[in-house]
Parts: sequence; C-alpha cells; structure tokens
Amino acid sequence: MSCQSPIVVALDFPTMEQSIEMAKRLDPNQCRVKVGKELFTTAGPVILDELHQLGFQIFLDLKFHDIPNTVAKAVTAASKAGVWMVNIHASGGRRMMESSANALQQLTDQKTLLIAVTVLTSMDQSDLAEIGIDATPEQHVKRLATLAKSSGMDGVVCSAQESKVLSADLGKDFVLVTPGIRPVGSDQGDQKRIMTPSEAMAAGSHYLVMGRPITQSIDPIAVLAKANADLGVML
Ligand SMILES: O=C(O)c1cc(=O)[nH]c(=O)n1[C@@H]1O[C@H](COP(=O)(O)O)[C@@H](O)[C@H]1O
Repeated sequence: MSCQSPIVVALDFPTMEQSIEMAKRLDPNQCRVKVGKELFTTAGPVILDELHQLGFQIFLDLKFHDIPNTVAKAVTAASKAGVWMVNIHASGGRRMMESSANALQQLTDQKTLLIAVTVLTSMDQSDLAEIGIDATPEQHVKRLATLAKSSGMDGVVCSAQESKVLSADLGKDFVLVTPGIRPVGSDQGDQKRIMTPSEAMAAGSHYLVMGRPITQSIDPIAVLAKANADLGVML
C-alpha cells in the first residue's frame, strides 16, 4: 500500500550508514524518502536497494540536466531501479523533457513519476537577475512549469509559494513537489522561498520535501509525527 503522508524526508547524509540509521528510525507508512546527490555519490545505487528493502518509496533527486539522449537514458535507469519519483531540470528544455517522458512510456512494468525542477527554492529574484533572468521567481516558475506540463512531465518541483498559482493554472492533477518546507520556529538555512507544512498543503502542494528540520533535530520522529498530525494525516 502506498504511503498516506505527503512528507518526503531528504536523507542528506555523508555516509550510507548514517542514512540507513535514520531510515530505520523512520516508518515507510509515515513518510517517503529522498536520495540526493550527496548520498547517491557516496553510496551508489545500492542505497536504493537498501531503502526499498526497508519498505520505502524513493524520490531519486539527481536533477538530471544534459542532452536529450543522455537524460532519457538516465531516467530510464532510475525507473528500472524501481524509484517512485525522479527529477530533471525544466531548463533543459522541451526536447530534453519530451525524450525523457517518451523513454519512460516505453517501460511497461514500472510507473515512475517524472518531475521537472523549475526555480530552486534557494534562489530569489536577485539570484535570477544575476544569471540573466529578468523575471520574478513566480513568473519564471510559471513559465517553466507550463513548458514542463506541455512536454509530458507528471509535475514540477517548485516552492510552496508558487503552489496556489500553479494549481489554478495547470490543474490539480499536475504534481507539485515542494521543498523549502519549514515548520514554525525551524532554521531557514540556505532556503529563500519557504512555507510551513500546513500552509504548503493549503496552497495545493502534493508532496512536501523536508530535510534538516527533521534529520538534524534532536528528535526526528517527533518532528515528523507532529508534521503529519498537523496535516491531519491518518496513519
Ligand atoms: O529537487 C529537490 O528536491 C530540491 C529542489 C529545490 O528547489 N530545493 C531543494 O531544497 N531541493 C532539495 O530538497 C531538500 C531540502 O532540504 P532541507 O532544506 O534540509 O529541508 C534538499 O535535499 C534539496 O536538495
């Protein structure tokens, strides 16, 4: 049975041992997990097998961005590894996204959600200006998300601050995955566009990615349980 909670815990750890130790404290009925660049680079694909054996659905967050052929092959490999969700950069453009979506459609036995990253939640308008983008984060997210939808993506990664407008414009079935989630009182860190879990869900987010507020807290299980309870998740 698939997990009822929208929370995806980012296992951003420097070693396989630390990530497995954290995963064993978590419960696959209470969250999904995310494997990102740090952990995957250290541990390799075996981390996916280990987490699957513990019963978790996995978001493989490697944010692929390359020529269409290369990215299509990479998402195919991810899907064959059985991950629940994988992401690529929307700024790679239509052909990159379409070739990836087409490649996954060729696979009959596995449905992996294919999600496009729009504007990183660590960026604000001044960061966009510096890389030559003369738009607000919301304008640029809307533009990339619209392109992602028409290129066959299942959804996008954005900040929860954009969830309301994307949900209205692109429909409630277009999956919105939102990092930059900060419960009241938690440290913002390097994130710029943040929201609390309840606000994010009310805005239309489907999945909430939470790393440090859970994994670096004194009692990760308590923080996760409180977030689920605040969201009214029946476990
Ligand atoms: O694709 C992502 O998961 C992602 C996209 C984005 O725009 N912002 C973002 O923070 N992330 C990831 O989400 C996680 C957020 O972690 P915390 O800031 O510790 O909650 C990290 O693993 C990031 O790599």
